[in-house]
Amino acid sequence: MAKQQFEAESKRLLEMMINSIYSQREVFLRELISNASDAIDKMYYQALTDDSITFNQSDYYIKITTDKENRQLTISDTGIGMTKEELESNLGVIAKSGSLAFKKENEIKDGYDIIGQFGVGFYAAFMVADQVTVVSKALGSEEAYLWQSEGAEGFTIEPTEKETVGTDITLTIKENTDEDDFDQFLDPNQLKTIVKKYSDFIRYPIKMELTTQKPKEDKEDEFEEVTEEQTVNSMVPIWKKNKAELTEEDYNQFYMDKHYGFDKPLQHIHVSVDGNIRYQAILYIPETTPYNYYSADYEKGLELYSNGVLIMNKCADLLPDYFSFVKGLVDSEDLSLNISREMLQHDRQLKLIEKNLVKKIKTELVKLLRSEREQYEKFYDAFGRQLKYGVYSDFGQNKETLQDLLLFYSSKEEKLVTLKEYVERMPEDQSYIYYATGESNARIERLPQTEVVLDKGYEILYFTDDVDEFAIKMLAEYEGKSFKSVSSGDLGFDAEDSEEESKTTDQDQALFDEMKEILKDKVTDVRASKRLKTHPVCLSNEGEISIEMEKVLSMMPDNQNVQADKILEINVNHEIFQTMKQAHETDKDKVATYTNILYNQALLIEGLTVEDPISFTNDVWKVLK
Ligand SMILES: Nc1ncnc2c1ncn2[C@@H]1O[C@H](COP(=O)(O)OP(=O)(O)OP(=O)(O)O)[C@@H](O)[C@H]1O
Repeated sequence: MAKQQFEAESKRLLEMMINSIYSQREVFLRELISNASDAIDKMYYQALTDDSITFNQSDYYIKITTDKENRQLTISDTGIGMTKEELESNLGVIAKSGSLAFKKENEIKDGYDIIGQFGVGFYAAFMVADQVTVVSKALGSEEAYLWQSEGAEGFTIEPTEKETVGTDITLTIKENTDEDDFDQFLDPNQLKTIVKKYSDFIRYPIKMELTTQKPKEDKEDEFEEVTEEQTVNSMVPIWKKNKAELTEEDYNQFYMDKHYGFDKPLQHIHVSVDGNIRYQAILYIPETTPYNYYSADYEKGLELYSNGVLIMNKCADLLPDYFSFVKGLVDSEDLSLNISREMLQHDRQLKLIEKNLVKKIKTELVKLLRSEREQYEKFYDAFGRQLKYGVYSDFGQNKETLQDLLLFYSSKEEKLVTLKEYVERMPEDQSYIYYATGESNARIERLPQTEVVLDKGYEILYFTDDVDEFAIKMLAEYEGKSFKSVSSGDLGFDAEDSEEESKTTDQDQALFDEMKEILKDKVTDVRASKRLKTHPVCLSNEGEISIEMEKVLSMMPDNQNVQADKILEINVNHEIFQTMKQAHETDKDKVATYTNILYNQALLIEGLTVEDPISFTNDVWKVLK
């Protein structure tokens, strides 16, 4: 049976294609410039194999001109040009890529950056133009041809005049509509911005006539408008340069030019990988926290280039959340792009690159921590919280990567220390890594709960960030040592001295029972403290949820009223307790007042809010009378 060909309504197909592939209209310029660059590349390649052609770098460029009055935008190149047949087949058959065919014919693998592969980019011009004309003269040809189309209705080709080899593509830009501003594509400054955005690293000069204000030659303080030809693209990407050729200043300048931040970068990382997937990357660790960093507005990601052409402004898949502060770009010639060049066909390649980048960033941070502690602390001050979120999130699967990057303030060293440094100097009899939580270092220092641990000569890490305790709970242990809060019910050592002193009698126990009765389920128990030395009272807790965690959780929008199991600990050697003991038999009211005051004081010491401030102050007045 004879096979029938599918028929397609090419008119409709073209319209559908043009309007569905690209999410941004401005990329039409990227596509036309990429074609021009490919055409020059082909010329260069031809010169390598044909002695009769000399490739003089300065003769090869792309030029953009505008004619506002006639609404025309022209992109000219001095590339290889197209014959009549090539105009017909390359611009007359959708999805036919002359560039891909050229690459295959000439077995071009590495080293040449030919961009075209799908055979559709050219038609993007119809997103902004009512009419497109192409005047082209091919290398080795005497004639030139004019190809013309209004999009849907097909195209015409006729002979024309053109002096030099190359191609001029002229777009008659659409009229503005209520929703769309097409005039921007006739404004040289706007066009320059689009070139800088997508095509800054095209290897050949992209020239434009631009008007700028310049001081007059004879009168320095007077300005005049000067129109001159400028090369608007940077051409050689800094990441393709040899590292040895680049100075710190070059990297810093690039960071500024790219508007990665207003600060100076703390560190740069320049990677060039020639493995399974080839890529270059320049990454920066900023010095200061962006103003919206810890908010939902902040968008992480690296710029993604394919052969020097921008594909994505913020490719989030290249960075895990815990390193979301890293800025920079990745350029790879091996990406399998989808037809719009806005996405990749599969993300395996990105995953591979991400994995390598994470390793690189971590190595660089460890190096900074070891050799430039002050700089690292600056970094940690800006982004340490994010690392701790990283330990906690994703069910702790990144804790191994991150644990050695953490720093906490130490009671002993009175500065930030790593977990490794803490564990290395732990006395032999110490089994746990102790920590205390609070709003600030000053506040933690005065916590009654720290006294007995400090007396033992043990170091305490101060947790002042909301996320600290959550992260540590996820970490569970470091080098075989578990973490313990100084407020936890069991401190993990016998406080020998206080053991004897905190012995309780039956009479004491009866008083504790009564206090528990007064406080009801505000506390799970009232007992004699083994940790208090000078203070009369404190709260400790049992169970998974600590008092600090309760505080953090209560501030969350979906607060489910999670409560820590609180224990009111009483210093039985304190004179207040003696007073209460005396009142126990005779003055129930006094016991109730004292119990409530002590409980509320313990809340305040912990930085918790007093549930009923009025009755608390009434109680205090009662005692002051
Ligand atoms: N300025 C030009 N000079 C010479 N040939 C050109 C020019 N512009 C387009 N072509 C030819 O037309 C073909 C089709 O161009 P088009 O932009 O549609 O696709 P492409 O560049 O091959 O692929 P992609 O869709 O990936 O950009 C090109 O492959 C090339 O052979």
